[in-house]
Amino acid sequence: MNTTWTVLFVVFGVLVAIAAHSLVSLTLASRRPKSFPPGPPTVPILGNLPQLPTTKSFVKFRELGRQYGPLVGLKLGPQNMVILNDYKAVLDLFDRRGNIYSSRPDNHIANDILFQNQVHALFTPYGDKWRQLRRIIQELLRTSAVDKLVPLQTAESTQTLYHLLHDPNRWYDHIRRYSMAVMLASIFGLRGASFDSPRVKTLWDITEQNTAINELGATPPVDIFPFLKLLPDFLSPWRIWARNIRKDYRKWLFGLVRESREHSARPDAPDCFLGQMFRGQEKNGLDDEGIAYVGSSLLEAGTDTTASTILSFLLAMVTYPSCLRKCQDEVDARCGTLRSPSIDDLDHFPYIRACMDETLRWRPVAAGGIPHTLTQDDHYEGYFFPKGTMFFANTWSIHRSQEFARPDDFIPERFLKNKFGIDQKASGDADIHPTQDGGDGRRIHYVFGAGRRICSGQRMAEHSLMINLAKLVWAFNFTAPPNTTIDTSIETGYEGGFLVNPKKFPVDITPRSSAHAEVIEREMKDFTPFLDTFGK
Ligand code: HEM
Repeated sequence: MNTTWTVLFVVFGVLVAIAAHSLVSLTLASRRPKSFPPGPPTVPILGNLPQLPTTKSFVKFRELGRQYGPLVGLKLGPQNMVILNDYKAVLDLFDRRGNIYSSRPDNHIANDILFQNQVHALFTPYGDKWRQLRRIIQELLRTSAVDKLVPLQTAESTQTLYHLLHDPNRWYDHIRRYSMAVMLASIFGLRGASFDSPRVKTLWDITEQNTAINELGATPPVDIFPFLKLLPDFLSPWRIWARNIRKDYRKWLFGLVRESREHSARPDAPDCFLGQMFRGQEKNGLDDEGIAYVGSSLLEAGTDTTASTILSFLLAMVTYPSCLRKCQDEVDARCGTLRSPSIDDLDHFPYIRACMDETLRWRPVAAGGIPHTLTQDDHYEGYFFPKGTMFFANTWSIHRSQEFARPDDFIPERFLKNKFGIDQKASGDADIHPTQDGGDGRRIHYVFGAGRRICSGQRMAEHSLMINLAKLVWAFNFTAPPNTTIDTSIETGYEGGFLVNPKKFPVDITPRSSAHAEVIEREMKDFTPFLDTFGK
């Protein structure tokens, strides 16, 4: 054998050895670790990946919970994953051991392409950068600041009634406009007057793109098999997709910041989160780009979530007309036909509040939860979780536990009569949600997550929900058109994705009387000068 052949032979041998070693390592790593929670059998290299659906995986996780118990251990290739199907484990781990259960999983697409340099609060791993962002966001969303947004939420909700009165067929867009407009105005000080305004439309497109690329299965599992990151662009269309989203996103975001700064020079311009962050730059330590991204991450966090919940409420009202009637009795007793409900009325609406809680329980928008990652090895109830294990608090299962009779039905009364009962607490207390738990640390629901990463915008979201729910039922009847069926199923009646949204369903929306219509016209007129301060 000459020297060339010997070299080729050795190189070939080394490559085969590396490949064999990688295969053996990947195969071993795809097995469930010792003392890990039970789950379905794994297959070599892929672990449980072939058994998991690419959309609405929370439904499958619930099934697995019934089979294996409240804690289900899964393997996504070498990645350890645990599904928490009951509140007790979430309370014990996310809430009580928050110092080690509060990071986020590696997310190459979000953290290395879309939002480089840890600028997005939702995706940033636990650490100093996240603490800095969280501090700034908590300051922006502190109780006194959020309460100052109520007039804006009330005015935009009135705008929605006005849109529904004049153009009921586009109800789906009007509701989505509401949440976008409130976020645009509070963060950037800018108006989103109609769903077709370029500002609102572009925003939905961008949000939808971001949601789509973050959906499980939309891109190859690059975080699970990091060698996929090394493939060239022509074999990685997902990378080009992500880069294009980043390009469009930055163009849109910095355009919005420019507009916001120009608008804020007007003498009557309202204050906004962006302005507050720019003024506090010395203290908050963010550069201009960092401030822009805090703005956009809040916008994304608050838009789809709020709109989807209001849409689910309407779906419930159409499907359960007796609940709608009870809501209407409640608002009528206090407001009559001379005015629509205002913030001061909300504490007198325990039934509507129960409907809000039941909507959040029945159709939680982040139904599978947002993953938390463990930052050091831990033991719990005889199980061992290695550092880096990813945890999902499966809200879908938690909200369907034995505590809730007939969990698939919409029954607001359960929030009046159970241990979270709000009827007695709702008598004149200024706080919209007087209690966060039923006495043992258990949260009313897990739709806002838990632990140190819990949603920062809960109070703002609940204000939006209560104001809209009360005004909508006061103003309109929502009925299923004759001979139609309403699909409330989470599997067929809802869009999948990172967040779930009801699909457009058949509904007739009619004002309850001419007196109600007149009030909407009048109140819209009253709010117009205020709304105009945010521009056109
Ligand atoms: C119905 C409306 C909303 C729902 C259901 C919702 C739900 C959630 C959930 C499930 C999380 C993840 C929690 C976890 O990891 O345990 C989250 C995080 C977050 N939410 Fe919300 N949210 C809503 C509205 C809002 C609004 C209006 C804002 C802002 C004004 C907001 C700001 C945030 C932020 C900044 C985070 C990131 C927290 C972090 O990772 O540190 N959310 N939200």
